[in-house]
Amino acid sequence: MNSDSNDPQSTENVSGRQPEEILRAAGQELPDPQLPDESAKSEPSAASHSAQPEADGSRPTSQPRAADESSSAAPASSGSVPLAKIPLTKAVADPDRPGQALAADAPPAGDGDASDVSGLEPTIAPKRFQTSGQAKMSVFSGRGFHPKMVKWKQLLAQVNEWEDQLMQEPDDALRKRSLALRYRAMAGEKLSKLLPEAYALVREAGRRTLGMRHYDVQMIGGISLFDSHIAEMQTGEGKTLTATLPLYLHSLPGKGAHLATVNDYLAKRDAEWMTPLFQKLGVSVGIIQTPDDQAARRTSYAAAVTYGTAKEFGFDFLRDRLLLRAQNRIDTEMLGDGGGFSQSGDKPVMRGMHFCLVDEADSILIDEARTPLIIGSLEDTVRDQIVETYRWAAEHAPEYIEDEHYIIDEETKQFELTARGRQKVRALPKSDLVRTMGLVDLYEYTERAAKVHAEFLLDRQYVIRPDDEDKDEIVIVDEFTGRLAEGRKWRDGIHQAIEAKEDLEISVPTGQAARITVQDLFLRYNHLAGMTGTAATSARELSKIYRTPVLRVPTNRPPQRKRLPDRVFGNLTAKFKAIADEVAEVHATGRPVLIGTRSIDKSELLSHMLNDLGIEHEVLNANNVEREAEIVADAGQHGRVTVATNMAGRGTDIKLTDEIVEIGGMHVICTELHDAARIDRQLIGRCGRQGDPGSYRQYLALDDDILKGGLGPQRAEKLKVRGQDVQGSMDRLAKLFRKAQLKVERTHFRDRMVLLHHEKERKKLQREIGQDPYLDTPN
Ligand SMILES: Nc1ncnc2c1ncn2[C@@H]1O[C@H](COP(=O)(O)OP(=O)(O)OP(=O)(O)O)[C@@H](O)[C@H]1O
Repeated sequence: MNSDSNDPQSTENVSGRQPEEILRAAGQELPDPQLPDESAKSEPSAASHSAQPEADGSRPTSQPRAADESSSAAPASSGSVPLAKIPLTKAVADPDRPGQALAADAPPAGDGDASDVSGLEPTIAPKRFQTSGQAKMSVFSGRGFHPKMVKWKQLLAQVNEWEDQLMQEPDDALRKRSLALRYRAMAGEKLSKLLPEAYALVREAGRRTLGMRHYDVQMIGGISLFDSHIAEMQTGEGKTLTATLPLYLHSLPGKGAHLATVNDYLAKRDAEWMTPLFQKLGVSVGIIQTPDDQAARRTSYAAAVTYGTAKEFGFDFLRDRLLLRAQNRIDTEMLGDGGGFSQSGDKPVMRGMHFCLVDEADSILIDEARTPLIIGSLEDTVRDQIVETYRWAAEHAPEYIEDEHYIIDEETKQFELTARGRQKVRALPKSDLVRTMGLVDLYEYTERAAKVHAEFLLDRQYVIRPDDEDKDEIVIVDEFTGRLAEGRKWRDGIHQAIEAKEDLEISVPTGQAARITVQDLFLRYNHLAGMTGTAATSARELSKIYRTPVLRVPTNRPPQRKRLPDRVFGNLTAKFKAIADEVAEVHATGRPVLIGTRSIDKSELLSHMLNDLGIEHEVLNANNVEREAEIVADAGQHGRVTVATNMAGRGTDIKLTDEIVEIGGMHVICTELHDAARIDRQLIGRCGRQGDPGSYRQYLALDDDILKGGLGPQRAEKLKVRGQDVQGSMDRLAKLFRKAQLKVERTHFRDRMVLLHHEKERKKLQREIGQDPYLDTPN
C-alpha cells in the first residue's frame, strides 16, 4: 500500500555523500577543547569562509537599513538608564525619523533604545513555573504574568549598568574583558552570572562595529533565549542582531554555539553580517555551507560560533556517528564530547552539541520536524529491476480510472487498487525483469504511479531543473516556503515514481546507512532556543516537544499595520479579477503592492491578468530564484507590483523610502489561506516592518484548497459547485475558511505527535536490543 501524500513533510533529505567518502576524509587539527579559543588570545581571524563584511556591518545583499551614523566608537549617548528608572509607558523614540519627538521623560538614547518592556508577555508559561492558578492562564491570550519577567528585567538593568563604563573603554580593553569572561566560563563559573557583563559587551561591540545598539526589547529577547525560550519577534525587529547575545554567552565555555537557519544563503549572510561584532570580542565565526569538505567543516565547527543549516548540522552528526562506529568508539565515547583521534587520523567534525539557536524556529522545529535526514548506503544490486518497474508503472498509470481501478481512502489519502485494478495489473504486458517482481510489489508500484499521476503536478509540487552535471532532475517546491527544496526527496518511492512519470533518470534509493529526524537532532542539544516571527499558534507544540516556551517580544516601535476586511468570492476567476482590480487601485496611488500566491502556476496566472490590465510587475517564484535579492530589494519602491509565492515571506528585508512611508507604506494581498496560519502571517509581515505603516487583505474563494483539507472533500465540492457561477462577493463566509484552516492545523499537529510517539518507541526498542537508532535499520 502506498502511504505517502504530497505533504512536504513526507520528504527526506538525502546527503549526496557516501559513507566511505566520509570515512576516508582525513582530519585537520582540531583545537584542544580544553584550551580557550586561540582567537580569543590574539587578533581575531576572519570568519572561516573569508567573510569580509562591509565595515558598517550592513547586510551583504539587499540595501541595508540605514545604520546609525555613529558607527565608530563615539558614544551615541549615555543611553544607559537602569530599567527601574524608565517610565513604563513612555513614548518610543524613532531613530530613523528625526522629526518624531521623544517623550519628555525618555532617556536620551540616541539610537532608539527607549522601548517599553513592561508589556512583555508570555504566550505560554513553562510547566515547571506554573502554579495551579497560572496553569489555567490562556496560552494564546497574550495577557498575563511571565514568571521570569521580573528576573529578566533585573538582568536588563544590570546589563545597562555596565554601559557607561564599557563605552569609555578602548577596543582592546573590551577584548580583554571578553577573554577574562571566557576563562571564567571555562573554569566552571555559571554563565548566568556572566550574563550582564557579556550582554553589555555584545551590545557595545554591536554599536561600535555595526552601528546598531541592541534595543531593550532585543536584550529581553536575548535573555529569554539564554533561558531556552523561543522568542517570537515580529519580522523586521532584528532577530539577526538579537541572536548575537546568547551565541556569544554560550560560546564562552568553548564547546561551540550553533546558529541553525533554513538555507545556506541565510547562514552565510547572517554570519558575515555579524562577524565584525564577534571579532571585536575576539570570537571566531565559522560558516558551514553544503559543498564544504570535511576539513572545511572541521575548521568551521572549531570556531567559537558556527552558523549553518539544520540539514547540514544533521548530516554532520550522522557522518560523525558513522565514523565513530567504524572506529568502534560509539559506546565508549559519546559523540562530540571531546572529539578525539583515531589511529588513522580521522576524527569527527563536530565538537559536540552544546547550544543551538534555531532561527525561523517554527519552520525548522515544526514544518521540517518530521523530515528525516538520510545518508545512503551502497547501491542496490536489484537496481535495474526496480528502475524498469517504475517505468512500466508510470507508462500505464494514465490508464487507471478512479473508482473503477482504484479508490482513494479519504482519511489516509492512500490509493488502493480494486479487484478490477489488480486484474488489470496482472493482464498488462511485462518485460522479463518486471515479471520477476512479486505481484504484491507490482500492485504497490501501480498504486504509487496512479497517485503520482493524479496528484503530483509539474510546476506546482515540483519543477524540473538541470542539476550540477546538467542532467534534469525533480526539485520539490516547498509548500510552506515556496522555495525550491534542493536536495529534498519525497519518501516511499514517490520521488522515483515522479522521475519515471517525467521520463528522467530514476534515482533508485540506495538504502539507508544513517538517519535522524530534524526533531531528534535538536533534542540532542544540551541547550536549545529559537527565534521566529510567528510562533504563537505553535506555542503549545514547541513547549510540549522541545520544552521551549514561547515569549512574545513586543515591537520596538508600535506597529502600524492595518488589516482590511477579508473578501470571499465564488471561484478563482472572480477572486483573481477582484485582486487585479485592487492592485490597479492601490498601484494608482503609487504605493507598492506585494501579492502572495500559494503556487507557481497561480502566480503566473495572476501575472497574465495583470499584463492584460497593463500593470507592470515582477514575478518572484521558485522559477526565477536567481533574481530574488534584486526583486525583493525593489519590492518597496514607488509603484512597484510584485507577485510572489511564499518565498517572499522569508529572510527578505523590504526597505521603504520616506516617500512611501508618507503615502501609507506597502500593501500586501494574500490570495489564499495556507495550511498553516503562520505562513500567512509571514507574508503579512512583509509590510509594516519596524513600525512602518502598511496594510493587508486576505482574499478567499469557494474553490480554495484549504476547504478540501479542512471541511472534507464532499463539503468542499458542494461549496465549489455553489460558487461556480457567482460573480459578486460573499464576504460573510470568511469565518468558514478560518475554521477550515484551524482544522487542517490540528490534523497536522496530531500527525506530528503520533510520529513523535512512534519514533520514541522505535528508538527505545532498538536500544533495548542493542541497536543504534541512528545507524541501524529496525528489523
Ligand atoms: N538595534 C538596532 N538598531 C538599528 N537597526 C536595527 C537594530 N536591530 C535591527 N535593525 C535593523 O532592522 C532590520 C531588520 O533586521 P533583521 O533582518 O535581523 O530582522 P528580522 O527580525 O530577522 O526580520 P525577518 O523575520 O523579516 O527576517 C535590519 O535592516 C537591521 O539593520
